[in-house]
Amino acid sequence: MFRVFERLIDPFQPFPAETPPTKLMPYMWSQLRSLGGWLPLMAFTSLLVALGESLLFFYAGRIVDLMTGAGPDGFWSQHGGETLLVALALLLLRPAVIGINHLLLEQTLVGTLNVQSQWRAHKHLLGQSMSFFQNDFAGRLSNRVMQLGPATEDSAYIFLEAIWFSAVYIIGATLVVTQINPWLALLLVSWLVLYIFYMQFLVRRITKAAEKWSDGRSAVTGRVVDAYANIEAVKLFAGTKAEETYALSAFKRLQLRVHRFLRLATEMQVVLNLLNGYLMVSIGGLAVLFWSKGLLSVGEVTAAIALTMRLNGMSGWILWVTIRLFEHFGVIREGLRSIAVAHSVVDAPEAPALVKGPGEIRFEDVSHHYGKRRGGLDHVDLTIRPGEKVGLVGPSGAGKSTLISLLLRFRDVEQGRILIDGQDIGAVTQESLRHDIGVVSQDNSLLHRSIRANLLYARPDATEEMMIAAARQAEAHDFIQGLEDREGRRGYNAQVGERGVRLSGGQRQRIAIARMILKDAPIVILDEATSALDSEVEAAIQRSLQTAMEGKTVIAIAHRLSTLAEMDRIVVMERGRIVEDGSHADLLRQEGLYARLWTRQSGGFLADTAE
Ligand SMILES: Nc1ncnc2c1ncn2[C@@H]1O[C@H](COP(=O)(O)OP(=O)(O)OP(=O)(O)O)[C@@H](O)[C@H]1O
Repeated sequence: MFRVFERLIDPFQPFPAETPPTKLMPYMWSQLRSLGGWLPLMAFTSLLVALGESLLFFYAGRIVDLMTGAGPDGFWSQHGGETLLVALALLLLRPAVIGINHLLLEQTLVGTLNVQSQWRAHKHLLGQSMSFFQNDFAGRLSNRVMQLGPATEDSAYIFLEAIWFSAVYIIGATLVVTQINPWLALLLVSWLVLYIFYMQFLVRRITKAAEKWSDGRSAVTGRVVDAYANIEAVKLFAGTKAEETYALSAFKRLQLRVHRFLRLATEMQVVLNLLNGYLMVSIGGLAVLFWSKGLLSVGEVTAAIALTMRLNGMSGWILWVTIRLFEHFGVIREGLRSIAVAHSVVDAPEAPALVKGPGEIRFEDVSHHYGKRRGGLDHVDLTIRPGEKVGLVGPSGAGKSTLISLLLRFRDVEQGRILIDGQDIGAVTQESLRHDIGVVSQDNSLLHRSIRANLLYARPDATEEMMIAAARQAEAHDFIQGLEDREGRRGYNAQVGERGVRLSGGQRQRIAIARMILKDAPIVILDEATSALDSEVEAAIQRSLQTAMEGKTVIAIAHRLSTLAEMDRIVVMERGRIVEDGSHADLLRQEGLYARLWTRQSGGFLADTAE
């Protein structure tokens, strides 16, 4: 039974690959749309439930009147059939309608929207460019994706289960009371106006207070996490006391905000009960007065009083859910600020895959200033022949990483074009482009999975033999064999921990090298690929790298110029431009920047000459 309703909608169904709407209501609609014809059915069953609820009170009054009218002797004979029908409706029909309503609301609506909104947001974010992720915190992004699910689902639920239900119920109740006596209905409407007025006033203040409370909570979390994450620095600088003071000020602010919020909550209870007092006394009092004048029957008085009692109970609940609804709206709006952002690097429609070739790379008058007027790259022309090995050198900020990130199309060039084997990389699919480029960088964070999964990430169809051969070539096989994680998994099955924290920097680098070898792409980029290795391992890896790089086009960034000895050619960059280009010997002879850097190298490191 549950399964039928759970499977009505597939939250993972294909959806248009467009940027999510930035505005709240269009966004909600984009999510609700997938519910199709079930949505009106949900609204209809909620309507039936609400109408049924208001009719209950109407019937409570009617039965009292029937009883007083017919007396104990005549009641069953005159009204037995009707009473039986109502009893059956209460026993079977009402539970059935409420059951279907809740199956639709909980199993279908909530069950779908929660995961669907998270899944779609995640899918959209995965397609974002590198610069998008560099400009935001991974933690904040994932938080927003995760919070979007419950906020979207609960908003829709509250709307159908509470707001829509209450609106129908209150309209139904007003109609029932009008039927009893229009003056009573007028009192009910006057209460309703006051109630809505107060609700509007309160919601505005309480959502602001809740937002501040949540901000305060985030500030405390930020400070607490910062202390734990940098515990080494805290201990090293005897900073425990300073950390306490730093956190305490955030805790105190948080407490202040909690108090502000709770004041409003208490105020709400008092005002609400004053309003409800007015509702019960005015309607109950007037009903009794009319009864004493013979204008109302006992049954009608009973129905009117019972209705006000129910409204008394409901009004607090409606206020709270409305507040919750507005809080959710805040969460969704905030989430959409990060999530409803158009992709900045996109494949052209019908873009073909890059056709594998010998691996010639050509930069044609390429400029990229990160949307500013300077920095980055400035009019770079560079051709790297197939199979050529080029060392990229230059002081910090010269533009080396920018050149590489443009080649990988992590960003689109602002001017000029980049060609691989004569094909503009902006016109082919990003996936096929990156498929043809193997990269080992300085920061080789690994996925929180097993060693095997990390290696095969480069080439999912590789055999076990190929994987082990690559690991051997990267001098990684031996240490992998000795690995064991907390759950006792060993060797290639051992988990590496978040971002590979359970491995040393050198071990991570060797895994990254093995991954690059396994990928066997025609173009290889080494960005300080051996910086985390000790000299002995480095020498061994340099040798295996030589073999792995045979026949491939290579660009190697190095601060330690000694690691560039095997390169065919060295390109020197400074302030976004190529300033020298030639073999090691040529460049030394030119006595330019490279020669200066070479002479300045002490202990194998390049001094920072950017300033
Ligand atoms: N994301 C960015 N947004 C704005 N400017 C940037 C960004 N990344 C780099 N730059 C600027 O572009 C210039 C080149 O930086 P790049 O990182 O390419 O230099 P690099 O030669 O790789 O330096 P390093 O050797 O220190 O890694 C610098 O002036 C830098 O400030």
